[in-house]
Parts: sequence; C-alpha cells; structure tokens
Amino acid sequence: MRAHEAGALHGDLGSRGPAWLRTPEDVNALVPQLWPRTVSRTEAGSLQVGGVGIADLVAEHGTPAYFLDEDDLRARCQEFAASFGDADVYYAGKSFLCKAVVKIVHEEGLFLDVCTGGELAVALAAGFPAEKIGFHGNNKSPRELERALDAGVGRIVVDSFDEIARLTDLSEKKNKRPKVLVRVTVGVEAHTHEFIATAHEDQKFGFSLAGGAAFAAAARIIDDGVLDLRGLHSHIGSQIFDTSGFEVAARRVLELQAQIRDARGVELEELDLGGGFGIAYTTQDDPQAAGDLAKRINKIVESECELANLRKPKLSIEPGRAIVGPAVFTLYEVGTVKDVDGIRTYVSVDGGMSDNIRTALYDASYSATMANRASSAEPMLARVVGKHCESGDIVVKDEFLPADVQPGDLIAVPGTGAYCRSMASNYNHVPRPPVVAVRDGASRVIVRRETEDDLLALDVG
Ligand SMILES: Cc1ncc(COP(=O)(O)O)c(C=O)c1O
Ligand SMILES: N[C@@H](CCCC[NH3+])C(=O)O
Repeated sequence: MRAHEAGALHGDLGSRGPAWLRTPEDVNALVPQLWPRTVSRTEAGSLQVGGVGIADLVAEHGTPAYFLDEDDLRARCQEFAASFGDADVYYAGKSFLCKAVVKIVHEEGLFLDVCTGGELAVALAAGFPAEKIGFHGNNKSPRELERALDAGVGRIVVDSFDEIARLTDLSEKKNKRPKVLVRVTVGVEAHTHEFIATAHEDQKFGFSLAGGAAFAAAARIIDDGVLDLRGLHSHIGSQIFDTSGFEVAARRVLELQAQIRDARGVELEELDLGGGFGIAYTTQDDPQAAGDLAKRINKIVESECELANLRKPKLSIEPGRAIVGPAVFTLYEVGTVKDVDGIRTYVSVDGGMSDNIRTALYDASYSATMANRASSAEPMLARVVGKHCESGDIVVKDEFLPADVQPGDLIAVPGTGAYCRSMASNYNHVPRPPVVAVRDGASRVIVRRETEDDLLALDVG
C-alpha cells in the first residue's frame, strides 16, 4: 500500500481530504490507469463498457454489480504471458475465481494458483488441467492434500514441517511423487499494509530463511527422497510498486539455493517469486507495465544467479490482482446524500463492506465516478459509504463527485476485480452481487446474484 493510503486527513474542517487528493479540473473525466480499457463516456455522458451502455446493463442486471471487461482481462493475461516469456505465469485464484475466469485464464495460456480445496474444486470443475495448478496454503488438510495428489496437481507449495510429514506419508501410501516447492520467508519488509505483507519474519506463512527452517525443510525433502523438490518459492506481499523488495527476495532465495547445492549436491531447477504487483486504485498509483516488471525481474534473477554461481532456474510468477483487479468496476445506485454540516458529504450506496471489505480491512483507497450522466456541477469532496450497520462501512474514503449527485444516480468504483467478490460476505444478510462479463456489445452473467432464498437455504431452522 502506498504512503498516501495511510489515511491521514487534513486537520481543517471543510477540507477533509487526504493531502494527495486534488480537485479535478473535470469531475467527469476518466483517468485511464484506473479504468478497464473499453470503458468510456458516451456523447451523452454516461459510461459504457465492452460496447454496452450502463443503462442497459443496469436494466438487465441491476445494482450493485461487478462488471468485468472481458477484453481487458484477456489483454492483461496476454501481456503477462508474453512479457515473462519462458516463465510460467500462475493466475492467483484467490484474487477472484469462478469457472468462466478459469476458462479465460486457460484459453490465454496461464497456469493457476489455488490455496484451498474449494478453489481447487472450481478449477477442476471448469476443466483446468491439474498439472498446470499450483497448490498453496499454510494449513492444507489431509483431505485437501489427498485430493491434490489424486488430481495430479502440478506443484504443491509446502509450508510447514507438519505438511511435509503429511504429504510424504500420503505420497508413500499412494505411491506418488508430487512435485513440490518450499515456501521461504525471506525476511523482506515489503512497503505495504501489515496484513498483506507476507515475508517479514513474524507471520504464519513459509519457512524462515534466517532461522534455518527453510534449509532444513529442503534438506529433509531431499534426504527423504519421497517428494520431488523442484525449487523454492517466495511471495513478499501485495500491492507492491517497488521492485527492490523482489531483488532482496531473489538474492536471498538464490543464496539458499546455492547453500542447498553445496550441502546436498542438488541444483534446484525452479524459482517462484510469487505475486504482489501493485495496481492503480487512485490517481496517485503508478503501476509498472508487465513488460517492465518482466525485464526488471529477469535481470535481477540473472545477476543474482551469476553472483551465486547458479544456472538460471525456470521462473514462475503469481500475479492475481494485476490481472483481474483493473478489469472490473463495481456499479452502485445512490440511495441517500447527507451533508454533515461542515465536515463532509456522505453518499450512501446500495452495497458496501459486504462487496468490498478492503477499505475497512486495510484502510485501502479507491476512486469513484458518477456513471449514469456527466454533470456540469462543481466537484464536491464526498465519502461513498455502504448500507451496513457499521460506521466503518466505507467504500471510497475520499473522492470528488459532482455536487449535484442525488438519489438514483449511479456510482462506479474501478479496480474492484481482485479481493472484492472473492472476499465478499453476507453481513447483515445482504445477498452478494453478481459478476457480469461484458464484451463485443453483449453481457453475460458469470456469477449470478445471490437471492434471499440462497441465504435462507442454509438456514435449517
Ligand atoms: C502465494 C501467493 N501468490 C500470489 C498472490 C497474489 O497476490 P496479488 O494478487 O497481490 O498479486 C498471493 C496473495 O497475496 C499469495 O499469497
Ligand atoms: N486480500 C488481500 C491480499 C492478500 C492476498 C493473499 N495473500 C488484498 O485485498 O489486498
């Protein structure tokens, strides 16, 4: 998360926006890095995506809803695959997974990373080839491991000594030799929110490099000879803009790789550097293009291999957010507009923390625009909030909206493809919104809207 996302507000009443937020010259303008590529305003001023106008989308699918620009998603898959060349690009399923997206990711030639039996079930149900699946998780159950072995999952990323023992035992019983990676905690303090940083020492993921657990895990697997140790894995966190964290991570895992070679005579052939590439949530975020990331990461790995006197391993990366995040916007309808005198204007919409928990959970920043019309009114600093019974139910902390925003207007929030529907809840018994893919002038529901019947179906009375 960027420094500006710390949420600091101006002290003076009446201008309670963060210091970085500027009054826009045109409150209707769409800042390109925030929006899926086929989104634009029609001459009349409303949004369109994939050649379909927002009014038609709302008439057919209602609000709130997530709209996926399918061409944008496919283009991002293609850019990562082409830029990283020989590397395997795993789409991180945790960011957003459903059968249609699994099929798209497969058609575009990507691999797939899952981290629970549920995600694995969706991938397999959509016909994704098991050998192109990587299986993560710090607490995979025996049942999940068994399922992965039976399905023939391509890589299992082991995360604890308990798991190594469990998987070794199961593999011997089933006479299998799964390919595994050892997840290494490299001790990098990634510049991101604490809850989404994953490679500092004090946390649940991986084997500590500094404490020697990572070496011991690799050595145990090699010595046992049951699992096929293909390489090491490092994921330093999410929403990272600066490649220096990847540089330190690559150096440290490659040093470990050299240590393993020297101690056991085994030169591991693969290296997975995880995901975490940041995307634009606000005008201040300036993400790197896939091509630039690929060049930097390849260069880092090459020079670190040279230093450690290692052959360059086959690389894998696991972008989730950077592929699906920018391809989606959420559309809401405004229900109430409340000016809390001298403090701020609250614009309440028909969704909230149940469809986007990131603002409440990580203090994340988002942007928004009025979607049903362009307005000539002055920009007004507003806070877009949901309909839940929590004062922390904030969708967009600070954004300029036209001062004439009113009930019935539509608000679109970009950058919601990752970790919004996948982290959605039924808090306050609000049914979760649908995901609608739009392309070439047509829309199709890929995850339908939940109904009250769905909610009641689980309630056995
Ligand atoms: C192991 C692993 N790989 C990949 C990702 C994808 O991260 P992001 O979507 O932030 O790129 C995550 C999530 O943080 C992860 O835990
Ligand atoms: N869910 C998080 C990222 C963590 C993903 C898994 N390690 C986010 O919204 O940014």
